[in-house]
Parts: sequence; C-alpha cells; structure tokens
Amino acid sequence: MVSSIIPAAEPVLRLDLEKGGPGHVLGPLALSLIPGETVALTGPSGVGKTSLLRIVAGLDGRFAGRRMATERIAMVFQEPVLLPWRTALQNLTIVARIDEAEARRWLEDVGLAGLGDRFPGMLSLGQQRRLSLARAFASTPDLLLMDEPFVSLDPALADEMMGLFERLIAARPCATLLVTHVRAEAERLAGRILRLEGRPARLAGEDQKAGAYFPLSASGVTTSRS
Ligand SMILES: Nc1ncnc2c1ncn2[C@@H]1O[C@H](COP(=O)(O)OP(=O)(O)OP(=O)(O)O)[C@@H](O)[C@H]1O
Repeated sequence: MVSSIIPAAEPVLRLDLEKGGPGHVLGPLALSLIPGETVALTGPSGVGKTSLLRIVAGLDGRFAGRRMATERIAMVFQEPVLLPWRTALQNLTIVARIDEAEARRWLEDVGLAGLGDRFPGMLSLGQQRRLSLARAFASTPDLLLMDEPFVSLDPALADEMMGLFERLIAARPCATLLVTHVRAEAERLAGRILRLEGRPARLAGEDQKAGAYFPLSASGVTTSRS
C-alpha cells in the first residue's frame, strides 16, 4: 500500500474498494463524504460495517482499492475508549492536545463540570460517552467516525446524547460517518443513509435528506492505494 498527502481538496473521504475486511467480507464499493455532511451506514449484524469503518479510519490497510482521506480523523466507539489511568481532564488534554483551561470549558460544555479529576471508571456510562464525544470534537476533526455511539443506552439517555451530538456538530461542523442499527437515529442525524448488504458486502440504496449539511473546507488529505 502506498500513502501520500495531497493538498487540501474535497471530499474529506473517497474510498474505491475492490475488496477488504476479515476474509474479504467487503466487496466492490465506492464511498465518499464531502466536508460537513453526516452519512449514516446501516446494515445487518456481521455484514462488515465496523470493518468498513476501520478501513476508512486508516486502521486496516489490508484492502484492495484506493483510499483518499483527510488526516484529521476522530473516532467514537460503542464503548468509550478512554485512558483509564488518566483523569477526565487529562483524557482531553492528552488526546485532543488542548490546554487545561480549554479542557475545563469542554467538560462544562458537555455537562461534566467539576468531574475533571475523576478517572473514567468513576464516571457513569453516560458521562463516559459525553467525555468521548467532547474528546472527539475537541480534536477538531475534518472527519468523525462513530460506531454505534448511542447503542445500549435507555431511550431518554440516547435522546440526550443525540441532542448533544447535534449541538456539538452545529457549533463545530465536520463530516461524520455514523454506523447505526437504528433507523430513527439515522433519519434524525444523517443527511444520507447508506445500507451495506450481502456477502461480499456492497452499498445498496441511498436516501438523501436535505438539511444535515454544514459546508466547510478540508485540510490535509491522505491517499493510499494497494
Ligand atoms: N478480527 C476478526 N477476525 C476475523 N473475523 C472478523 C474479525 N472481526 C470481524 N470479523 C468478521 O467479519 C465480519 C464483519 O464484522 P463487522 O464487525 O465488520 O460487522 P458489523 O456489520 O460491524 O457487525 P455488528 O453490527 O454486529 O457490529 C463478521 O462476520 C465478523 O465475524
């Protein structure tokens, strides 16, 4: 695989995949995201959504095809992947590379004021997820990848988290690829809904919705090919 950086350009992601994922679970597909849009990726369990996200993120380079992506990518996973031996404040300063004052503003912004000295294990799941979202946005990504970030929350908390995501993305727009099983979640948050189907999996059907688009320009863009 060859990687290189090309000058700023749209889109923030262009993936032309021939095959990839464990056991080539993914087949030929093309996926691109323009700056500021939110795209939902749906599909049955085991079809390859997380595998596709890992290729998009640059975490899995064992694929055939071509990937062009911004360098500024942040990820939010099903389970908040926080540094367990660092405080909430340090999770922000170290990972998002921001100073303490800014980290405290982020904690306040997501309803965690006063909890900066707690370790992740001393936070509730909802609080950990708020911290994960804050950390992702604090790193000012051009592309945010979210893998079922609202799964296994009770309906009220899921609604609150989606509201928080909407508020954060309106204030600090970035392109977002959101993996979700929940149709209502996709319809609420995404401008486009893609469905991954079959084995090897391909992208089928696309629903376009006006409105969930915040235009902005991308910074550095990386390309890779194998
Ligand atoms: N590390 C791995 N080694 C081997 N096979 C794997 C590995 N990770 C995933 N798989 C297999 O690849 C296929 C796609 O998995 P993937 O996690 O991408 O699906 P998914 O659509 O995200 O599923 P879910 O919605 O259940 O999270 C599955 O059949 C899975 O069992």
